[in-house]
Amino acid sequence: MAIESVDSPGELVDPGDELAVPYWLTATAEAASASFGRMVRRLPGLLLQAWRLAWRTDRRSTLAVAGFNLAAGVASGVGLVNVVGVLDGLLQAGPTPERIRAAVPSLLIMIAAGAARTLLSSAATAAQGRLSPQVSQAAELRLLALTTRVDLATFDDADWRDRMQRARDRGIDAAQRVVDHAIELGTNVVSLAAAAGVLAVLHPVLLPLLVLAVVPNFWASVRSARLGYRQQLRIIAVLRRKWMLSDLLAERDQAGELRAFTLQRYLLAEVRRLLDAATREQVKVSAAQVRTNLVGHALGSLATGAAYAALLGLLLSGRMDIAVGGAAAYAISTGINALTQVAFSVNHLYEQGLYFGDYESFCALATARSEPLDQPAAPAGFSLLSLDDVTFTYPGAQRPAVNGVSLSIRRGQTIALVGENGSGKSTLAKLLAALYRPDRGVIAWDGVDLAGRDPDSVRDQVAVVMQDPTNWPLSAAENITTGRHDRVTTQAEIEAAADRGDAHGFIVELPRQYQTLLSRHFNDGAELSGGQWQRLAIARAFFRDAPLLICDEPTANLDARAEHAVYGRLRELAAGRTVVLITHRMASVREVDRIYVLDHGVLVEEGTHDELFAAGGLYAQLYALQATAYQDGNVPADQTLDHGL
Ligand SMILES: Nc1ncnc2c1ncn2[C@@H]1O[C@H](COP(=O)(O)OP(=O)(O)OP(=O)(O)O)[C@@H](O)[C@H]1O
Repeated sequence: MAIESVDSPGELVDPGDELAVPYWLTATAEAASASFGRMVRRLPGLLLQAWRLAWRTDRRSTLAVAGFNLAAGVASGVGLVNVVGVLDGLLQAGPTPERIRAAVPSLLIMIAAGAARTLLSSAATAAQGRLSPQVSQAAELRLLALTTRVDLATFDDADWRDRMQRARDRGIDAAQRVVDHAIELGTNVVSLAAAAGVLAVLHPVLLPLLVLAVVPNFWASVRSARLGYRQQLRIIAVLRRKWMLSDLLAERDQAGELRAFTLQRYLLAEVRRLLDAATREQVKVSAAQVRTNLVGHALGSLATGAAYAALLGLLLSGRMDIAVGGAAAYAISTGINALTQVAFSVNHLYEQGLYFGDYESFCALATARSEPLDQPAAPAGFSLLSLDDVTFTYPGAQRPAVNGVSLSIRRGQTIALVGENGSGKSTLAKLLAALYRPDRGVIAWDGVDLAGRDPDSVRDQVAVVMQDPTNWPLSAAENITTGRHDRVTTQAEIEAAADRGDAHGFIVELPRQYQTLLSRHFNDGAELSGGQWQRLAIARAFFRDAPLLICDEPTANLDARAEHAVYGRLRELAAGRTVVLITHRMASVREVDRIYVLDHGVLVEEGTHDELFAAGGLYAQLYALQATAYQDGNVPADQTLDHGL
């Protein structure tokens, strides 16, 4: 069974294709299958990145981690060197008390070095405990700050959204892990250097033996991590789809419709199918990881055995002193341990580095798509708002949603955008609100092209009632004051805005009136009806008090009385302001100064109601259709045109 693609509705996805690497991950997939040499070559860059990340976040803790770990490594080396002294003392000829006395100084140094190492390691861990969460916090804040700076059109780009999801899911965590594994690697390299240094001093052949013992384990852990990473790449598309469907099954907002359409079984089957695909892939990779680890450990054990056999050979042939041999055995075991840890750290660092690379490349992309910060402000208000040949196409869309629209609106005018579903009204409204930038054409305020102006300075002068306003899980008062969150306000002003949006009446009936939390997710929260939410959105727009008010179907959910009240207040507000109204209720547009009719993104008619009605074009047809429905009594009084069509 084929189902509709989430990112591009209308396009059917073959379920069999879901484990294919999506095109936007091919570069990352290439990185995941990088050669061993390439991985090692990438290390210095990663270490530098980790250092910079840590340094930018908290210099003191970074220095503390580095300093304490280095000192702990030195202490470990001192301890190892003194093993020779201890064994030398104990194994020399003579009576036991004397042998013990000879060993005591080295033993004391060894104990002191061990204690120092423990203390220094603890201090390093404590400093790391301070540093790590801060790195993660800084990474998350950076990502969110960049995300909020990109323009709205970027959010319509499925590729961008996917990359953002990856960066949020794994990248933020990876920032902290890159630093943690870099520290781990540094710590293990210092321990290894101490062991290797001691071995090199004891006998030149011991060092290559040590390396030989660890290489197979190193190979196995690197390969296993890479298998895991590639698996992630393959199943991310499936998991995203599964998360979305699970939300639909578990969220309250959809719970009603889900039951009304008895969709539970259908969606559950789809979730099961996606989970099956993901699980199959996970099981396959996990088996491959086990095989790889097994081979690696078997080879590692053989190599370790060879190292000890060589050591025994040196002792038996008399080419190495017994005390030195004992110390070497101890140093080899410490070295193998340290080198194995180094292998894991390199491996983890490389793996997390790939995720972190996704994060960094997403941040770079978000920076490139950010709205510029240094543009001059838009003029303060306008007498004439003009559009000339304005065209806008959504990312990935085949044809423009708004195509070559030219019109002029004078300050104080109320205009209406009319047209069938999908004709481009909301898109044009968003262009007017500076939420989208035209691909072609000019939107100007008194002749000043807004393209080169700071979009926030335009938005600051626009109040929008969206088609689907956000139901902010805040108090009723805050739901209004978010319209101008930085304005110092009084309760009277909030109530005045609520009153104009026809919201005051129901707010005072809420359990805690204006302080009632509007979300059922909280214990003392309340839920509103669709129409009540819409009235709040209108109140919010009134509170914003901006020269340009854009209302995208502001009364779609309102009852007849509320609708009448809101339009009355909109007319009041229009004095000195400009109002752009989108509605399917033809009766509401009769009164406006000018009506613009859109069809497939193109402006096909414009004029007053009387002019357009007389012209007998699309507007007249739509109007007549709705009027007939009312006259026949077929359609309830609040029926919208699109229902009539
Ligand atoms: N975010 C988006 N990404 C891609 N295409 C979109 C997006 N939003 C709208 N479209 C498409 O752009 C076209 C115009 O949509 P728009 O929402 O502007 O129409 P509308 O006239 O406001 O419709 P309605 O009366 O149903 O609200 C439609 O074909 C729609 O599918």
